[in-house]
Amino acid sequence: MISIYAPASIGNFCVGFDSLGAALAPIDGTLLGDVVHIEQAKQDAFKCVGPYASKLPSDASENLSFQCLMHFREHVAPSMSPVLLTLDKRLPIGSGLGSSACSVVATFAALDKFAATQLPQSAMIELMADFEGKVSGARHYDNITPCYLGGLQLTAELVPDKALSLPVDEHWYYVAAYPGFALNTAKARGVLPQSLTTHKAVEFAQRLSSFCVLLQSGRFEQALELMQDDMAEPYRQSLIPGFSDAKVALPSQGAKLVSISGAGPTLFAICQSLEDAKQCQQWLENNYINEHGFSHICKLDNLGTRAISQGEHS
Ligand SMILES: Nc1ncnc2c1ncn2[C@@H]1O[C@H](COP(=O)(O)OP(=O)(O)O)[C@@H](O)[C@H]1O
Ligand SMILES: N[C@@H](CCOP(=O)(O)O)C(=O)O
Repeated sequence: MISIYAPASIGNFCVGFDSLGAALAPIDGTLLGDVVHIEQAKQDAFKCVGPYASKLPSDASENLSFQCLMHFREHVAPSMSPVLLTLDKRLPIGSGLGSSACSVVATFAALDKFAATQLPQSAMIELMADFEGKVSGARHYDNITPCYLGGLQLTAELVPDKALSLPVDEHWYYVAAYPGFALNTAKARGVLPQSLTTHKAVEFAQRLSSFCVLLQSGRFEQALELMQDDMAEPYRQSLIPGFSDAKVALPSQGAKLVSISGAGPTLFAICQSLEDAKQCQQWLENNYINEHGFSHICKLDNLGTRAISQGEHS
């Protein structure tokens, strides 16, 4: 049996709407992401298990992982032997942690490995983005490529090879807090303005390009100072009860930046020490998260999607 793990990700990464994304690795070793198992079977079969399986449609044909299997069987590897594909759905749906991307990436990576198709990286990313686009309301790569490749990725159709990896300050901690309710990505895209003024478009380009160059040249403090989201946060914050309060309160707990992860409702804070990260996490546990939520102190997951052994997840 092959088991593939795909990590959660922060879409937009504050300054890069639809264009920047980062994969997350909780520092306590928790596997924050989906796992797909694939093994030979008498005929193709699909199972969805795990803590969030019951939140997905019970009809397999509506599950992205099953749809990926059908597509792969029909268009990529018709002669692949029959498989049992099991999705261990470990990420909440509509969380802002790239949940749908996780399932799609883990599934295609598992199928590619099982069938030994060795599709080129850019073909894999295209395939993955097609399926992520089906549910999120638009085709965007900012969960797909960090989830697949790891790290922080500048990513888009026009980016060479679809993704360019960026360095981050090794001292940064990312506190990710899922408040415990769902926010549909397509709905959160629906509240965004359909067009931008020239001034706003130019400012977005200036901010994102400066941010990337500053990271590339190791000027991390200045990069952090530029982190501001004028594209989505002002329109989405009213969809996320408690976000505005957290944005005001967390800097006094040590956060250098507070923003929405993906389309929300997960919030992420960047801290420069573990002590600050722990203080922010405590505040979020007390004030932002309900009984269905959770929080993690993370570093970036630089490995991305990978094979894991049986004992590696519980
Ligand atoms: N394996 C899957 N993982 C996540 N969502 C799935 C999956 N299969 C189907 N879906 C559907 O896709 C939609 C994903 O919602 P979305 O808000 O885009 O989630 P997220 O932002 O967490 O990726 C939901 O309607 C969900 O039922
Ligand atoms: N760039 C997208 C990211 C959506 O991420 P998700 O984790 O909420 O699916 C957007 O901001 O809409």
